[in-house]
Amino acid sequence: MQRVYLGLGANLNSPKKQLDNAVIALESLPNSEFIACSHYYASRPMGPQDQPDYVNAVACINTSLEPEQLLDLTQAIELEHGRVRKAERWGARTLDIDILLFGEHILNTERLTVPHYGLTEREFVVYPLQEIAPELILPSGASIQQIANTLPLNDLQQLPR
Ligand SMILES: CC1(C)Nc2nc(N)[nH]c(=O)c2N=C1O
Repeated sequence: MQRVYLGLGANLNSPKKQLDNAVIALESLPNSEFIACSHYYASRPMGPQDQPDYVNAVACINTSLEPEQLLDLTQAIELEHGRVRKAERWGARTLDIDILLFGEHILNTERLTVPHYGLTEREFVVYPLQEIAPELILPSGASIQQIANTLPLNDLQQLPR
């Protein structure tokens, strides 16, 4: 089994509900065990500002699925929640599920880049990840503690459960 961390994000159609539904779907993934989900965090959009604020979280599962099998399933969950893929790059979305980390794997395939390219610069990823995995060491050898300590906290708000 591999320990996988998934970034969840939504800024359309009741984003908190979208994340609730995503967690429910992740709890039923085959050959996987749901471990935890962080608090939800609200933040201004990174990138184009002409869209609503986002709600983000990081979830953790153990899985024996292969990376691309997991990607197929997370993309199916996004589509089930109305995600229209090929939407404008960095545009608003009903639900985004990003594979942030897949065990110690470093992958650069057509479909999958792991660790996720934005992992260490996005406060809406770093802080929820640190919340559920404070001792985490990334495949690069950097610790989530170090990354969080050097990342300026702009406007991230932890939402009540
Ligand atoms: C559009 C872009 C880059 N900006 C984001 N901005 C925030 N705050 N949260 C996201 O999940 C997010 N996702 C994206 O894909």
